[in-house]
Amino acid sequence: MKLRFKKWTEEEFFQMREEVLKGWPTGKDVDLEEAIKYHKSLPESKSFSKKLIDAKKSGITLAQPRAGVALIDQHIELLNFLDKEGGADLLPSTIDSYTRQNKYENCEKGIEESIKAGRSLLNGFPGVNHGVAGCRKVVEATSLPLQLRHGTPDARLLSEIMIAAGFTSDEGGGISYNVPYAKSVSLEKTLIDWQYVDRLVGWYEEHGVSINREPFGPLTGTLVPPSMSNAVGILEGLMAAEQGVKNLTLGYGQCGNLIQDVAAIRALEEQAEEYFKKFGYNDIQLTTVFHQWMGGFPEDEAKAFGVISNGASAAALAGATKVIVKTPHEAIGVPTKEANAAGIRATKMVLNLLKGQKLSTSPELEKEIEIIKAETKCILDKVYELGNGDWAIGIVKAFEQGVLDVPFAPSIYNAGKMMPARDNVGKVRYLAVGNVPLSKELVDYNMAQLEERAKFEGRPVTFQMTVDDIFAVGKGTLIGRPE
Ligand SMILES: CCC[C@H]1O[C@@H](n2cnc3c(N)ncnc32)[C@H](O)[C@@H]1O
Repeated sequence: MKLRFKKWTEEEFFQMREEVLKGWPTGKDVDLEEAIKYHKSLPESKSFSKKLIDAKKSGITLAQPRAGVALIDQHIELLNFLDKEGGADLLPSTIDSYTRQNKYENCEKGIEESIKAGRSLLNGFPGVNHGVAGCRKVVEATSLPLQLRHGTPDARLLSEIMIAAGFTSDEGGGISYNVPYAKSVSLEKTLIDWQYVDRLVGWYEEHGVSINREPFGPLTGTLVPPSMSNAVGILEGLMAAEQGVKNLTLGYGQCGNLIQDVAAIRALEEQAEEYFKKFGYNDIQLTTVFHQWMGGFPEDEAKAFGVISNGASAAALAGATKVIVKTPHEAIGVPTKEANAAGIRATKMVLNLLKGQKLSTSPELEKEIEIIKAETKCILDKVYELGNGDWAIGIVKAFEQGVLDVPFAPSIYNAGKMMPARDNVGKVRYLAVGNVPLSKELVDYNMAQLEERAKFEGRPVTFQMTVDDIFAVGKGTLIGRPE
């Protein structure tokens, strides 16, 4: 399959599909006609797409945790606990790391050992190994819409199985589940593999079943300038729309300055709508998701609740359709169900207190929206030019040249030349642009903001600011002031 920005024909899709379903024995149980019938038999209350659209219409922010354990019964118990005790509005199934690397043999062992040990020895739910029947038990035993959340460069088989089982949303994308998650998987490969997933969703849509797609907004979750994550989100949105995806949630990871975070969500939604319209995708149902702080967390649980609540309020004030919830065990590891539920309750408390409130506009907010949109436009214009009108080709070339450049990404295909740092009010700025094609005016604007911090701190604008910022929140502040 040659990479190009074009909707796959059914023949192209079904030809690759034969190979995909051979990836593990459970692939043979996927029957698309049966799956369509099953989805149509589900109550509307199980539809991710519908719940998101309703939330957007009524202007509320939904709360969704992450959660996943090895064995089906424990996973069901966990999800129902998060629903009943946590008050979750939407449910995940966070997939384990072996599945994310397509190491299904290891999952098999992990399942056996978890049964012996009586507890989960995998860090998530091994959906491929459980197969359609196993995943369907989860769908049948829970009462909220379900989404698979993972970090899988090649999620073709995983998506086939879990969507056929009745999951109605799938997270990820050819950039956002490669560059922050893999070391040496080419962009061509993951862009094609995620075109497959999007074409599968397009096939469900064409047969009357709406499946939500959610590119992974935060990327490395470490000081990613909002315009870089918004550019990636819009690109993955365009890639999905071309394959027939209709219900799309674009995401953003909290950076910490409230005005910038609200501006980022507003800019993301507005600019994505502009690009969908401009390129002829007029029937996209677009929603947004705000990820609570994705960086280092304090170990102290009371402080962790402070970070969680702060993220909840930013999501509400930004008017995001959904907020992804953290837990007070974030600094430790996979949370207990009790800690996970507590994170959701804290979040829902804040969402309820702020219901109906949105951050009103101000010169500072308008300026930040303008800056983010202008920076994003510089990046997207260049991607389009590099691809000579083909977004997919443009993405590959943009990474080769560092036009798209995600800070602290492990991928060897990521230039890693651009460096961010916070300005004196904590907004994330471009400290070194690398080859990110910002206009001179925008480069100067970023530098001027950083100079204000330098003056305040009595030190030059330096990479040390970046390092100090990376550790700051874990140490209890937003900006990494010199000691
Ligand atoms: C982008 C994903 C990182 C976040 O994903 C959480 N995460 C990972 N695996 C699980 C799991 N099995 N249950 C609950 N949360 C989980 C981490 O804590 C982190 O916040």
